[in-house]
Amino acid sequence: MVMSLELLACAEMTEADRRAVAAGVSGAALMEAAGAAVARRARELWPAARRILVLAGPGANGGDGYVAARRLAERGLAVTVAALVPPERLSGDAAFMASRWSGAVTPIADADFGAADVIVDALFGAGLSRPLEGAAADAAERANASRTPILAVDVPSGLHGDLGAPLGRGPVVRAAATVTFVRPKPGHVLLPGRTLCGALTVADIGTPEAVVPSLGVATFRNRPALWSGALPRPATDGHKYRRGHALVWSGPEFMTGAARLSAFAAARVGAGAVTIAGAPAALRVHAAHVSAIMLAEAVDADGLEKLFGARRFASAVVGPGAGPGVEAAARAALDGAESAVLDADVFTAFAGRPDELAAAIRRAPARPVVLTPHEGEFARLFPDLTDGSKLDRARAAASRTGAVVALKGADTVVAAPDGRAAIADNAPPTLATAGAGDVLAGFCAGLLAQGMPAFEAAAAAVWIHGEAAAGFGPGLIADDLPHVAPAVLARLLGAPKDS
Ligand SMILES: NC(=O)C1=CN([C@@H]2O[C@H](COP(=O)(O)OP(=O)(O)OC[C@H]3O[C@@H](n4cnc5c(N)ncnc54)[C@H](O)[C@@H]3O)[C@@H](O)[C@H]2O)[C@@H](O)CC1
Ligand SMILES: [K+]
Repeated sequence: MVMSLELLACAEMTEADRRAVAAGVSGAALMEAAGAAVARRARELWPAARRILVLAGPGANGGDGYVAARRLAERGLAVTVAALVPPERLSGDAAFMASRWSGAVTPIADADFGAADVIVDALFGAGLSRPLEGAAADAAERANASRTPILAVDVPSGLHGDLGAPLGRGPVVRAAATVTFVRPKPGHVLLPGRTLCGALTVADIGTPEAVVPSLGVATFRNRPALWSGALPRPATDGHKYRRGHALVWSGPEFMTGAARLSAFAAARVGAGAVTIAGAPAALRVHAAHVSAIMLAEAVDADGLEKLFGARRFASAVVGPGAGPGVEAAARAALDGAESAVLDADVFTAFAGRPDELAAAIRRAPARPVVLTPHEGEFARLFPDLTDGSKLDRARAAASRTGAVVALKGADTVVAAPDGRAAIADNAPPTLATAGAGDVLAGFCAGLLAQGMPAFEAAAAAVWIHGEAAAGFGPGLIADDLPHVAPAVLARLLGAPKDS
């Protein structure tokens, strides 16, 4: 099984296959290995299954299906191929693999979906060119309705590997498990694709080792290996201000919770010092709740500018529970802090004016900026960025603003202006709770304050956020997240917490 960070877009996967063939591996050998991996997985998952129905499509995905059929029949299983097109209409390697299948082939319309113990879905691969319709759509719907476990080859048919969703309104197979090849595709990780795939495994099919690194892939799963090298490690001779001073802008007195969540989060991921800045009435509320966190008066953006003028802030958070004056405060932070995280109310303030926000960000291009919108805020800020996958939209927003964009959700995408992107798959459903976004903004700011580059800081913050929630389990409220973050960090840094 392959464990790796890269996610291959469909065009990159086609290129990987082409380069493998150019390097001397035959297409038939790749297909044989792919089909064999599917057969192995079917036997591993359902050792007691006796009757297998293989749904074979018109292209190479169908070819993999014919290989799997032969391999399973060789093991004594009763295998029927239900063909979307007659085998004589196949071409290339798929035609060759169909010619090596000597068992039963039935037109797909006549297949008995209920009579199988396992269905192998080899109708279409990740690079679908149009929605499933006609006999293919019927087959997908009958397979789903049969309640027989389905093992998908490459992707559940109908799912587009780049989008993580069907093209148009076509149906999609719901798989219990999916075997893909070489590397996962974005659609295996983005939602709803991740759910439709069931348990995903990635098979090595003999593509030479050098091929994937030669492709210049820029899309990754959000895993520690992507950013742990840039994770701040406290130095023995460290000084609190060398670990970075983070500032959090507070809203008015009845909205202070959000700023405190961000502040605690920044402190718990290791910022050397954290200051909450706001109006006196708000600071009095904060004073009743904090000890290690410092408080500084800044009635408005002018006050904030004075603070930035008086001392160095390695990062600033503006947006959580910010209330009135948030646009001016965001502009002050972009000008005055060494890095900034903009969240929540900032996106409402700049709704439909992304170019003005971009201009403010680009005034100091060397300063790292992270934007952390959820889908609703993203739609308000970028009303014209509606096309493509979540990955495409986050990338477009990053390139347009010059900021790292963390487009939040159960499949948070972090995208950098240079084109790199990471998709998270570790957030449990309990993370959808009030205030969790404020904590995420604080984690980002805390890591930025310690000098972590913006893309890595945002990706790490998202991953730590997911792990903290998963580790806490049921009953999670946002206040818990900063408290469990140190255990996650201890694991990442390889130091047992009690040593
Ligand atoms: N060398 C390679 O390229 C390898 C490819 N492999 C397999 O090949 C698959 C990709 O093969 P293909 O590119 O042939 O793709 P598919 O097997 O998905 O078939 C594409 C064909 O289906 C047609 N089509 C697309 N969408 C349709 C729709 N909605 N309704 C009806 N027809 C539709 C296309 O016009 C094309 O003729 C992968 O998923 C993987 O399973 C593996 O065998 C490993 C090696
Ligand atoms: K498939």
